[in-house]
Amino acid sequence: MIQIEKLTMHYGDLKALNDLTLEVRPGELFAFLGPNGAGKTTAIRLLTGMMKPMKGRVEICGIDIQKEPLKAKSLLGYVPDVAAFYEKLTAPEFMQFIAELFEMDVAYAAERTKDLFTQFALHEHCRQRIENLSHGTRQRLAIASALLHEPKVFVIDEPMVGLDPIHARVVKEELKRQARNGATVLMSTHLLNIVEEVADRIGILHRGKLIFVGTLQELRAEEAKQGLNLEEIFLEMVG
Ligand SMILES: Nc1ncnc2c1ncn2[C@@H]1O[C@H](COP(=O)(O)OP(=O)(O)OP(=O)(O)O)[C@@H](O)[C@H]1O
Repeated sequence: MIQIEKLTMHYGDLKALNDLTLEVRPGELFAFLGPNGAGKTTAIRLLTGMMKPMKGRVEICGIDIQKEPLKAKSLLGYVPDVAAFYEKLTAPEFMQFIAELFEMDVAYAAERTKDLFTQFALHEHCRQRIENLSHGTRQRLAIASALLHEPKVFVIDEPMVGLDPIHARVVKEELKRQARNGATVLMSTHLLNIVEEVADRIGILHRGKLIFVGTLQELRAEEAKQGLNLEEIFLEMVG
């Protein structure tokens, strides 16, 4: 469960995020949709505790991320828009490092790593240092490492960027599977077709404000009412 209350962040005069209040439930795949600069990454950085808000609060499974960051973050898997690695490590070494951070059982972590490497086609890249991996491979490794400790809440910023269609499908299926298995999943994207394919609920962000929250069916109801297609509705909303 993610509970967000009046989350606000300004950069000087720019209101990057304004009074965001939202609840994402277990078993739900929620997508922030918005054009470039809408405030998606800012919202994600605030709700994952990577940045301190000017105002507002966030609870991850009932735990305040500002007051008890370690406890809240132990329940959270987070893939940022640009993933950070220790570049000189190999992928298995990096997974081992993440397992140690989360104090996982060594044998169990090794088993999970093997399964995740199979799922995300990472076995063939095990010998290279991370600095030599392609963008798409790094993105798959970032996702695998964020899933290693089986988080209850999974947050991913622009998951499909840099992925070829084969790997994009694997990631979409994994996001849906996470939600089906009871995790709370929140993603961001600027691509309408991605939310159409995977999201249970959508939040449209525009200039730091949440201007629509609802299901795809609810968005489509607007479509019927106004005689516009989904893309036209979206463009109309973000003006
Ligand atoms: N550290 C910062 N300092 C100043 N302005 C910032 C900072 N980070 C973001 N912004 C501005 O805040 C606004 C929201 O940016 P943000 O990255 O949250 O949007 P976004 O929806 O994720 O965009 P994109 O789809 O292009 O990644 C933008 O106008 C951006 O230029």
